[in-house]
Amino acid sequence: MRNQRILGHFTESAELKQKAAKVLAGPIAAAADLMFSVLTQGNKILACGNGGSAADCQHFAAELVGRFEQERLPLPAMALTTDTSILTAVGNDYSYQDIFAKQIQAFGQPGDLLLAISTSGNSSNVIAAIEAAHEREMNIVALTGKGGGNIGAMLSDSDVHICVPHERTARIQEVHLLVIHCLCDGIDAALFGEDINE
Ligand SMILES: O=C(CO)[C@@H](O)[C@H](O)[C@H](O)[C@H](O)COP(=O)(O)O
Ligand SMILES: [Zn+2]
Repeated sequence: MRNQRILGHFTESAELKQKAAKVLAGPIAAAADLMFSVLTQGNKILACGNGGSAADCQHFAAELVGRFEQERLPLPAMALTTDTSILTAVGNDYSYQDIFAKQIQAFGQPGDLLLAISTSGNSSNVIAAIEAAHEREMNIVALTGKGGGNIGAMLSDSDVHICVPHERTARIQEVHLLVIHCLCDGIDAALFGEDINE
């Protein structure tokens, strides 16, 4: 019985990844191209999300600042989820909704990119971050699921939306991590001059 539950998780995750590969390959390639051009123009990537998505932001920033699979120069990416003094001060003095938006107002520059991660597409602090990034004339790559929620509806044509076709948070997060590794690989491939359209 317990093993059946475990097998169920593996099967559902594997089947979703196969299905998502078909619908997400185009938007992932577009996001990797956008990130490459942002980084090579001297701009940076800021990332925000809650819970497991906060961990994804940190994972992504670590792979850009450190490395993914190949040795290269450090790339400027920062998770907005890690400074507990900023998070508690803004959460306490303003509201939890403002914890990422304030940091975007502080650090975001036109031409920078916000990686916004929300499985529901409805987290209000991620929505506020996207609004702040739009005001700052930043690019946006949004990782969502469940049809994209309110975030899907507020993105502009120049933003990239990677929406996992599933309703279950855990499954969506598992695909988000795979997307993040595809983005790291796409950026590295472009930096090393490989033909990423092959
Ligand atoms: O990892 C999980 C569930 O798998 C949780 O920590 C989850 O990330 C949190 O409930 C988040 O607050 C959900 O926010 P969101 O993905 O809907 O924006
Ligand atoms: Zn989780």
